[in-house]
Order: sequence, then structure tokens, then C-alpha cells
Amino acid sequence: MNIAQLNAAHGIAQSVEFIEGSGGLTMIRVDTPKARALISTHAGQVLSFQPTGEEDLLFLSEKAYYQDGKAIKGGTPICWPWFGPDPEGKGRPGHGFVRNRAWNVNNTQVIANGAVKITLGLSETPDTMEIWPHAFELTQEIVIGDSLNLALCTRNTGTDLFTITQGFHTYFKVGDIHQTSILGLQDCSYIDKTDDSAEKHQTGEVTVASEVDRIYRRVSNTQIIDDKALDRCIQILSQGNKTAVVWNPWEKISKEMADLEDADYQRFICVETTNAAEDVIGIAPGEEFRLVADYRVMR
Ligand SMILES: O=P(O)(O)OC[C@H]1O[C@H](O)[C@H](O)[C@@H](O)[C@@H]1O
Repeated sequence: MNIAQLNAAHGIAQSVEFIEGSGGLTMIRVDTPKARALISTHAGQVLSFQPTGEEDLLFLSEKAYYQDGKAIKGGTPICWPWFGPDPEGKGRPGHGFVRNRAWNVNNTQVIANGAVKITLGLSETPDTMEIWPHAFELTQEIVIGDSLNLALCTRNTGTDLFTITQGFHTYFKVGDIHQTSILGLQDCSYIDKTDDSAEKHQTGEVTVASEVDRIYRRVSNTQIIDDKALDRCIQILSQGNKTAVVWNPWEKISKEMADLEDADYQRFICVETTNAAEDVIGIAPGEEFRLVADYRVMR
């Protein structure tokens, strides 16, 4: 559907408008009494979530790509049906194949208290069957209101059990990484991907002073990003995950990544709600699995 057809089918006066965004990609502008948001249908990804009177919760790179086949650096990328490198080592793209293709718009709706729910979806095509030979229905419900609430629902529409790993690879905007800490992961063990996947133990809060790439295990359902420079805390509530990933590329990798500014590592932290490492989800035919993340500012 083109922009006019999408607006005719799914636009809602004063609340939901389809527009042509960066790179000519179809985007959805959402306006509610509590917050505004910008969602890209390419990648099924929220690029901006700004509660009224607050800075954006999300970091979006000024150098992000907006192209079919490429991921958008920032916002809330979806890693699916695997998190991280190809689990079968066949050279398929890192973090799966739904963060770099167009999603369908299934529904838009104003719900309680003026919040807006946008439902995006994807199912198998001959192209996805080549990459991952399973029939599926992937649905993402995005609710913009007091909080940004994301629910990713995977339904197995095929005849054999399949397994997935996945994650919301969310880039949170911070005022200064040096003055940022993450609470709620203390006493968890983690896999340190910057140290040959050594198993380590987290004592106290997480601070970032060099590259960080960690899979935390057996996490609770709450993490808090304490951002002293912006004088705010972001609360992350999750359901369906046993793992969480913390990632910051730091200076060298930031410089090497063509879609990041050199100093961008100072401006974001990824705290990712995941099913990663041994947190693998098996889904039987006809069954579904739901992963949920909810983000809000606390003062
Ligand atoms: O550059 P990307 O493919 O988006 O991945 C960025 C990062 O994502 C995750 O957080 C992984 O744990 C990292 O190992 C990876 O470098």
C-alpha cells in the first residue's frame, strides 16, 4: 500500500499519520496526550518515543541507514529468529532477518486513556523460507502512552517445532555514558563477549568505561538506567525473557561503524530484553510465544 492508501485504511485523525520518512521509507507518526512517537514500517522499529516535556527515550544515529536490506542504527531494532551471529554458522545475517525488511501494518487503534496501539506483522515468504525454512506469524504490538510498550508474538503456523532466540535491541539515549549506570543486574552471572565469552559475576550496578558486550543470565523483570546527566531514570519492565544484553561499543568500534558518529558511544546504552545464549525458546505447531518490554521515565 502507498502512503495515501495506508492513511485511508489505518490513519486516525490527530493520532496516527503515515508519512514518507528518511530514505523514502514509510513511517508512522503517532501523537497521544502523553507522548509522541515515530515508527518505521521498514524493520518494524520505533525510532522515537518522546513523552510530553521529556527528552526522547531513544537514541537514533544521525548516520543511520534507511535502506531496504539494512538495519537502522537506533531506536528499537528487532532481533529475530536469532539473536547475535547465525546460530548454524551458515553466514546468514547477524540478529536475523526482520530488522532489515518491510513489515505489514495490521491495525491501528486508540485504546484506554488516549494511548495508541499499532500492530505490525510479518509472515513467511519464499525469500524468508530460503533463509529460515519455517512458516510463522510474527506480530508486534506497539503501545504509545505513559510508557512505550512492545510485545513481540511468534506463532508457529507450520507443522514442526522450531526454536528461536530474539531480542529488543533498544538504544536508550543518555546524557553522558560516563554518568550512567544500570541497576537491577547485580548478583547475576554474565557472558563477557569482550573477553572470549568468559563467565563473570556482576557485583553492584553496571557502569561503562570501555566496550561492554554482555549477556546477563537469570535476570529479574526490572532494570533501571540511571542517567545523571539528563537527571532521569528509565525503567525497563519485561516478560518472557531470562536474559538481558548490555552493549556499548565504546570509542574504537564507534569510530569503525560507518553508521555511528565517532562520539556516539557517549550518547547511548543498549539494554536489551532478550532470549539469548541458553535462553532458547521452542515453539510447537499452533503455539505462540510472547516477549514484552515496557519503557518509561521515572523521576
Ligand atoms: O551492529 P549490530 O549488528 O547491530 O550489533 C550490535 C551489537 O548487538 C548486540 O548487542 C551484540 O551483543 C553485540 O555483539 C553487537 O555488536
